[in-house]
Amino acid sequence: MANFRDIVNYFRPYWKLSIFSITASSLYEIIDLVVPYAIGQILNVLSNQPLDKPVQGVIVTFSNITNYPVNQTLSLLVLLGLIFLVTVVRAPTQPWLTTWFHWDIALRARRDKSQTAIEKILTLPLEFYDENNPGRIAGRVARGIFNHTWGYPEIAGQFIPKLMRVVGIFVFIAFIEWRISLLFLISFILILSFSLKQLQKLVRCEIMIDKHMENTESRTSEIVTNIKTVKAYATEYRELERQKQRLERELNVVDYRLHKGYIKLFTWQKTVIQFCVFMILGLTLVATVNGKISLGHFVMTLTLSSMAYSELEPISHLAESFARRYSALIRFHEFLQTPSGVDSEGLLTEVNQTESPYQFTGKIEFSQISFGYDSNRQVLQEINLLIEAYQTVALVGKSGSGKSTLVKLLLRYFESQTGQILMDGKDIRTLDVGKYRRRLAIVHQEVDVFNGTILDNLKYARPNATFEQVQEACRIASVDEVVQHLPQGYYTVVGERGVRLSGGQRQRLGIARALLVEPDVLIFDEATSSLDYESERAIQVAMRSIQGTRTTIIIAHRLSTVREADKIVVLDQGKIAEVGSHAELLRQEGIYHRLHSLQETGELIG
Ligand SMILES: Nc1ncnc2c1ncn2[C@@H]1O[C@H](COP(=O)(O)OP(=O)(O)OP(=O)(O)O)[C@@H](O)[C@H]1O
Repeated sequence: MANFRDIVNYFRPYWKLSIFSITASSLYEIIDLVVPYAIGQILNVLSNQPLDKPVQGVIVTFSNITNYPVNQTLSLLVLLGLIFLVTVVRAPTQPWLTTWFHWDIALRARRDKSQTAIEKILTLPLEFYDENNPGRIAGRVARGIFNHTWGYPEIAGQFIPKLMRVVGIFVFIAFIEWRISLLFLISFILILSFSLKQLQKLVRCEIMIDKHMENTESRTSEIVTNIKTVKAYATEYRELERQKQRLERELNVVDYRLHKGYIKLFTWQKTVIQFCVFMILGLTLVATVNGKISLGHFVMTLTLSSMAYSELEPISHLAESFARRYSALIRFHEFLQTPSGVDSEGLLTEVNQTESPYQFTGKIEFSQISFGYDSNRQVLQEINLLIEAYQTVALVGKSGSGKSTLVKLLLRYFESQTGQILMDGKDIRTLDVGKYRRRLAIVHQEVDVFNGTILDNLKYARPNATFEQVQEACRIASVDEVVQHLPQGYYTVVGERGVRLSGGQRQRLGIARALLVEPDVLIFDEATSSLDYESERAIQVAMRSIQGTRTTIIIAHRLSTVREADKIVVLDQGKIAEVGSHAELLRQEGIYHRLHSLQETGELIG
C-alpha cells in the first residue's frame, strides 16, 4: 500500500522552488504578526507605558538619523511606518512569491502526472484491461489528478504557513509571559494530536468510500457501454435498483460514519478552543492587574492568541480536505505502480515510420508453445507449427480452442510459459517489441473507430501515407465505394461525433487500415464474420489478391473464408488436431470435415 511519502515524492522534481515558496508563505504569515504587536506598542505609547527594548532602539536610531527628538509623535510615526511596511508594501510582492509558485508547481506536477498516467495506460498489459473497465480506470485517474492538483496549493500555500504562523505566535507570547505561552502550547499539542488521530480513522473510512464510489462509477460506465444489451433485455429497473443500493450504501458510509466523524471532531475542537481562549483571557488579565505585563502586551497577547486559535479551524479544514484527497491520491499512486506489460519497454519511443528496422519474410515457427492465462489451466499445449513466408494460414476450431490466444502470443501481448516463437529464425522475445509489432497488422472482429475523419482513421498506423496509397488500400479492402457515398468522402467525420458506420463498413475500414501499413504478417481475427455475403465475397477477392504477397493468418469460424488458404490448422482444446489444405482435411474426415459438413448443411452457421 502506498503511503504519505509516495505522495510527497510527486513534487520531488520541484523541491527547490517548493521550499522557497513555502518559506516565503510562512514568513509572510509570521510578518503579519507585527501588526498586533505594533498596535500593542501604540497602546503603550498612548498610555505612557514603556516600550519594548527593540522598538525603543529603532525609534532612537530614527531620531539620530532625522535629528528629530524622541517623543510620542516620533514613536507613533515609527510604529505606523512599521504597520505600513507590513501591510501595504508587502501586498504587491506576496502573490508573486507565494501563490504564483504554489500553482505553478501544482500545474507542472499535474502535467507530469497526467503524462505518467497516459504512459501507464499505454503500457499496461492487456489483461489489466480485461479485469478493469474503462470507467474504473478513467475515474481513478481523473480523481487522482484532480486531487493532486488542488491538494498541493492547500498544503504548501495554506496548511504549512498557517502552522508556522501558530509557531510564530507561540514565540511572540513566550517573550511576553512564558506561563501563558505554556498553556497555549499544551492546548495546541492536545488539539492537534487528537485531531490527527481522528483524521487517521477518517482517512481509512475515506479509502473505503473511494472504493465504493469506484465500483458504482464502474457499473455506470458498464451500463453506458452495454446499453444495447440493457435495453434489449429490459433490465433498466434491475440496473437502477442495483445502483440505488450502492448509492444508499455510500450514503450510509459518508453520512453516518464519515460526515459524523468530522462533525464530532469539529465539535470537540471548537469547545476546547473556546475554553482555552477563555483561560488565556483570565491568565492575561491576572498578569496585567498584577502589573506583570503592560496594557499594550495585554491587548497584543489576547489578539495574538485569538489569531492562533482562529487558525485552528482552517488548519482542521485543510487537514480534513487533505484526508479526503489522500485516499484518491493513494489509489492513483497504486494505479501508477501497476506493473507495465513485460514487453512495454521501447513502446513509447518514437519510430520514424519510413525507417524499417525490421523487415521480415514472414516465416513463423511456433516451437513447443504451451500457455495458460493462469497456472491452473493450460489454454495452449505444445504447439508446433511452421508457417512459411508468404503463406496464407487459417486457424479454425471450436470456440475457446485457443486460436486468438495463439495470435496474442505472436503479437507478444503475452509470453508463453514454455517454447519459443521464431520470426525469420529469430526468437521474438529478443526483438524490440514496438518495432516488431509495427511489422504486423491485425484486423479484429470489432474495429475501433477514432473520432476524426475517415482519412485520419485509415492513416492511423501510418500517418505519412500518401493519398494514393490510402486509395489503393481502400480499393483492395472494398471500402472505396463506401467512402464515395459518404457526404464528404474521405473527409467525412466518423465516430463519436460523426457519421456512424455499420459493422461491415467498419470492418472493411479496419482491413484497409491494416493493408496501408504494408505489414509483413497480416492477421484477420474473424474479420469477415460480421460481413454480409456480398461484402464477404469482396473481402475474399481482396484476400486472394493479398495471398502470396505476405504471410497471412486468418482466424475464421466461417470455413468458406479459409478454403483457399495454403494451410488450414485445426485447433482442438489447445492442441493442433489437424493440418492440411482444404481438400486434404476433407479427405481426412476428421474435425474439419465434420465442421465443414455442419456448415454446408446449415446446421451450424458462423
Ligand atoms: N484474458 C484472458 N484471461 C483468461 N482466460 C482467457 C483470456 N482470454 C481467453 N481466455 C480463455 O482461453 C481460452 C482460449 O480462448 P481464445 O480466445 O484463444 O479461443 P478462440 O479459439 O479464439 O475462441 P473464439 O473462437 O470464441 O474467439 C478460452 O477458454 C478462454 O476462456
